[in-house]
Parts: sequence; structure tokens; C-alpha cells
Amino acid sequence: IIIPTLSSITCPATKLPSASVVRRMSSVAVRLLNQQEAVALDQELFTAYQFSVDQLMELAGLSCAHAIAQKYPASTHSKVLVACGPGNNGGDGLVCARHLRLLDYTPTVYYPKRTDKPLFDNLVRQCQMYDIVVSEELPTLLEIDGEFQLVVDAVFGFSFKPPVRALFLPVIEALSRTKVPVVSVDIPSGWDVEAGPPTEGFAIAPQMLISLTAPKLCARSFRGRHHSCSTVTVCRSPPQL
Ligand SMILES: NC(=O)C1=CN([C@@H]2O[C@H](COP(=O)(O)OP(=O)(O)OC[C@H]3O[C@@H](n4cnc5c(N)ncnc54)[C@H](O)[C@@H]3O)[C@@H](O)[C@H]2O)[C@H](O)CC1
Ligand SMILES: [K+]
Repeated sequence: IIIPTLSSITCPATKLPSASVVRRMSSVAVRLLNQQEAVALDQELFTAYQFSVDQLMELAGLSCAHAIAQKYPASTHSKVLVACGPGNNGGDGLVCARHLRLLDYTPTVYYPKRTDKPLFDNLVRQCQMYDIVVSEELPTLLEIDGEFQLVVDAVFGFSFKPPVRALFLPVIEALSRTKVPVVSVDIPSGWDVEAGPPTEGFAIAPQMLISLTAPKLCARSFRGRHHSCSTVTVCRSPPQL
């Protein structure tokens, strides 16, 4: 298996407007990463490049918030539910919520399984300092549909291994059934990182996918409207925020 290094990934002009463009570009410029490659690339950022997890997470969450603001302005989509999982994808969600708040949104964070590490404690604290409610209670489907205008799916990223464990089944079901547009961070949660959506049970169908660093193989199955690729950590050109 050839693990791509940062220098071997050809970065497109930072934004990929639609899934069809991603698929067309995949043969030309964008390598869709398998799970092992995604993990290896992340490790390379931590080791060879000596980025800290805090740095990468801040960039990931910041670029997600700005990508969201481009497609779903606060004037029409201010009430946002941010669903955060137990790993770094959830951390991206916590950072994203904070930056959405700074962009005039009113995010609420659903965070059912806190990670007992200072980084995550601090991210929660920062959300609370920005008056963001962080809750372990999942709003009902009626509440999501009635009270929110956008959902950010930051439950699972590239380390997810199916099937979804019990604690997270309700959120995956709610995000699959809601009428509110869903924006998935890096991977639509519950999807196999390579094979795509599950063939049984509930499958999230996001309207927007924000791929971090490089799209993963499951992006081939993305049928939503907006595919944004945040390459801030690997491209020389500045992010289009
Ligand atoms: N490269 C970048 O630009 C950066 C990406 N980041 C984000 O980090 C995630 C990957 O994070 P990681 O902690 O490795 O994994 P996940 O968030 O996907 O989740 C791991 C977490 O989930 C649990 N889990 C796994 N499978 C299941 C399951 N079937 N049911 C329930 N729970 C499950 C597992 O036990 C862990 O607790 C990447 O996608 C980006 O979003 C970073 O921010 C750094 C920069
Ligand atoms: K996700």
C-alpha cells in the first residue's frame, strides 16, 4: 500500500463544489484516502510536521465554521445543533461550535460521552464561556426539526469502525431522520470510512460534507449539495475563509 505523504498529495484549489466534481477530480488531482492512509497522514502531521493536536483541531473547527457560514448564513440558519462524539471528530465539533458563536450563530452542543483529557475539558469550558449550552441530552426529533435550522455532525471521523455502538444509535437515528440540513465533519457519522453508508439501519445523508486535509474513500458515495475540502494544514495557499 502506498501511504501518501503530504508532499505527494496534490491539493486542488481548496474547495470542491460538488460530489460530482470530487469524483471527476479524484482521477486527476485528489486522492481519496482509505482509512489506513487517513490515519497515517494524521500521524505524519503530528510527528514529521510536529503539529500539536490542539493546533490541528483548532484549524479543523475554524475551517468547518467558515465553510458552513459560506453555505448556510447565520441570517437564515442561526440555530445550530452540534452533535459531538468521543474522539477528535467531536473535538472538531466543539471548536466549530465556538467559532460559529463568533460568527453570530446560536449553537447548542450535544456531547454524550466526554473525553477525560484536559484538551476536551478546555474545549467544553470555552464553549460554556461563550454561552453555548453543552448537554448530554439529545433533543427529540420534533425538537430538532422545530428548534434548529442546521445540524453539524461531528460524531465520528476516520477512526470509526462499524457497527455503531448503543450509546450513539439515537443520535445517528435522529440525524438520519431529521428534515434539517446536516453538515458532516470529515465523514458522515456511521458510514464506513471506505465503503460508505451502512446497508442496514439508519444512514445519515448529509447536505454538506467537509473533508479535512483530504477526502476519504467514502466521499464517493456523497450525494449532497456541497462538498468542501479543508486543506489548510497541507497547502501553501491560505484557506478560503
Ligand atoms: N487530519 C486533520 O486535519 C485532523 C483531523 N482531526 C479529526 O480527527 C478525526 C479522527 O479522530 P479520532 O479521534 O482518531 O477518531 P474519531 O473521532 O473518528 O472517533 C474515535 C472515537 O469513536 C469511538 N468509536 C469508534 N467506532 C465506534 C463505534 N462503532 N461505535 C461507537 N463508538 C465508536 C472510538 O472508541 C473513539 O472514542 C478526523 O476524522 C478529523 O475529524 C483532528 O482534529 C486533527 C486534525
Ligand atoms: K462526522
